[in-house]
Amino acid sequence: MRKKIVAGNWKMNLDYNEGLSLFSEVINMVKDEITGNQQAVVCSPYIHLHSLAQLAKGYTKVSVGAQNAHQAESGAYTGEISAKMIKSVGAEYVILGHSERRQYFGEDNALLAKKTDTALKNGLKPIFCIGETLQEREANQHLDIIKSQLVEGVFHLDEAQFVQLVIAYEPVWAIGTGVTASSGQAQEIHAFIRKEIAAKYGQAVAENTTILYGGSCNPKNAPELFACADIDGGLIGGASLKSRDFVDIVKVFN
Ligand SMILES: O=C(CO)COP(=O)(O)O
Repeated sequence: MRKKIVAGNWKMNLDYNEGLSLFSEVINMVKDEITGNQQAVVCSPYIHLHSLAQLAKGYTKVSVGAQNAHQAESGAYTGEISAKMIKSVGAEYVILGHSERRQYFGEDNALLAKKTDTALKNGLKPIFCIGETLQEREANQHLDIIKSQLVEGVFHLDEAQFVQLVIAYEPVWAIGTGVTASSGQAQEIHAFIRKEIAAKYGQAVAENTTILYGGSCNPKNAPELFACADIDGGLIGGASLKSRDFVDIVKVFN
């Protein structure tokens, strides 16, 4: 049975104290309300990570992650943060390949392949994001795009490495727009992703890979999305900034 995960991506929001308050609320709600085996992951800005990891100690259903990591182990890269640093403060996950990183920071599949290698080497679990733009969907290129993101970004990994990954399908047109993919659209792509994983790594690996949906996911639409056979949870932006909404989405798997 593959792991069900609901991950919050705070993006560039919340100062230090705001982040700590929100996380404390999340922990308390998860402790009291989560009855299943699902995992809540909070991916915060770097400045919060150490404190959040300390607060999460002893709460096995809550983990902490970063939103990016550099591809190099260390060195003269002013302003950057390495995977080893992230690991050293107690984070377990790192989002890689988010469409905002691809769009605004020029991250391409080749760079993301390197970032994935470095993250894995340092014991972080990448939440690897893929997804097409509206233009690509309208041109009926979405399956090709998603396949190339997988092939060029993560299919160089061996099986032992690949099983550390979580995949997140985030159609760019659904991120922060209020327009979510229909459950049918999302399920179609998730099934496609799982089929590609099966073709590369075999059925057993594919069956055990957690594939998240992201893009305008909220407590209202999450139940229908998460009921789909190949959707194993969500990567949540806006709704993860409200403790009640985020935990209500985590609770879908109760
Ligand atoms: O980008 C996302 C999560 O990584 C999704 O953001 P929204 O939930 O705000 O659409």
